Amino acid sequence: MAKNNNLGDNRVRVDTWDACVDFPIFDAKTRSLKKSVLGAAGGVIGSNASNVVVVEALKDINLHLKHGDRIGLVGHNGAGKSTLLRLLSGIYEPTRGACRVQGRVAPVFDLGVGMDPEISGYENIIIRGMFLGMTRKEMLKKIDDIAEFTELGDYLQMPLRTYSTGMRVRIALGVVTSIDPEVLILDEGIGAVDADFMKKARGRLQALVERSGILVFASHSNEFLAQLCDRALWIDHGQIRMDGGIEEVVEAYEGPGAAAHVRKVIAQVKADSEGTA
Ligand SMILES: Nc1ncnc2c1ncn2[C@@H]1O[C@H](COP(=O)(O)OP(=O)(O)OP(=O)(O)O)[C@@H](O)[C@H]1O
Repeated sequence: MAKNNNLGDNRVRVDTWDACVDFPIFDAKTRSLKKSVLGAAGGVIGSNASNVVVVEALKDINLHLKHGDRIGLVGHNGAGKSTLLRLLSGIYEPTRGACRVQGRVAPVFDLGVGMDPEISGYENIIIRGMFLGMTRKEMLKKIDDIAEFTELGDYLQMPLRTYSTGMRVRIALGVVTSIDPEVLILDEGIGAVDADFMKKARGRLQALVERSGILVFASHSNEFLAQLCDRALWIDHGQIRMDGGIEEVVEAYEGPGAAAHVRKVIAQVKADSEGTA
C-alpha cells in the first residue's frame, strides 16, 4: 500500500531503546505518596532519588520502525500516547534510554500551531508549511492546489483573525495534507473537524499517509485508525502492552464489537482503493 516516495528507504527510521520519560512535579505533595500509584487513568506516579514526585509517563519503550510502517497508538487517557509522539518528534528527550529518528519529521499535534492571525490566509499557508519542514519554494508550488482545496476564494487575502474556526481548520488541513514528510507524527486532534469537510479531506489525508515514509498516529477513533494504519500499539500506563495488527490490538483493548467495526472499515478502505485503482 505504501508508495515509494523516492527516498532512500533505509534512511528513514525510528528507533527507541528502553526509552523513559519522567516529568518531575516539584510542587506536588509527597506526604501521601509513599509508593508508586497506579490509577485507572494517567501515568505512574512515583518519586525519584531526590524524593521529588515524578510522573513516569513512558517506561522502557522499545520501538523500531522502518519505511512503510503505519502505526496507530491506542490506550486510556494519560497512557502516554502524546508523550510518545512528542518523544519521537524530538520535543522531549528521554530521561533514560535512547531515541533516534532519521528522516524529516512533520509533527502534526495542533492544527492551529504556527499560524499568525495578523497575516493573510495565503501567507499563513506558506508559513505553516515551512513550520512543517517544507521550503518557501516548495510551498509556492503547492499554493494554488491548497487554495482550491480550502474553497476560501478571495478570503485568502484577508488576515486570518477575520476567519471562523472552521475556515482556519480548512487552511490547516490543506497545508498538512500537502506536505511530503518522511516521518509523519499525527495526534488525534486532526480528527476533530467538521464532518462534511473531513469527508473531502479524508482522501487527501490517506494520500499523505501513503507518500509518508513512516506514520505514527494516536487516536481514540478506531475508524480513523483503521483507515490510516495497519499496525497498532496498545500503550498502558506508559508501557507497550501489545504490538500487533490493528484488528487484533483493538479486540484486546476494546473487545470483539470494536474489532468487528475495524474489520468493516478495513474492507471498505480496500474496496474504495480497488475502485479507484
Ligand atoms: N507536561 C507534563 N507535566 C507533567 N505530567 C505530564 C505532562 N504531560 C503529560 N503528563 C503526564 O504523563 C502521562 C501521560 O500523558 P499523555 O498526554 O502522554 O497521555 P495520552 O495517552 O496522550 O492521554 P489522552 O488519551 O488523555 O490524550 C499522564 O499521567 C500525564 O498526566
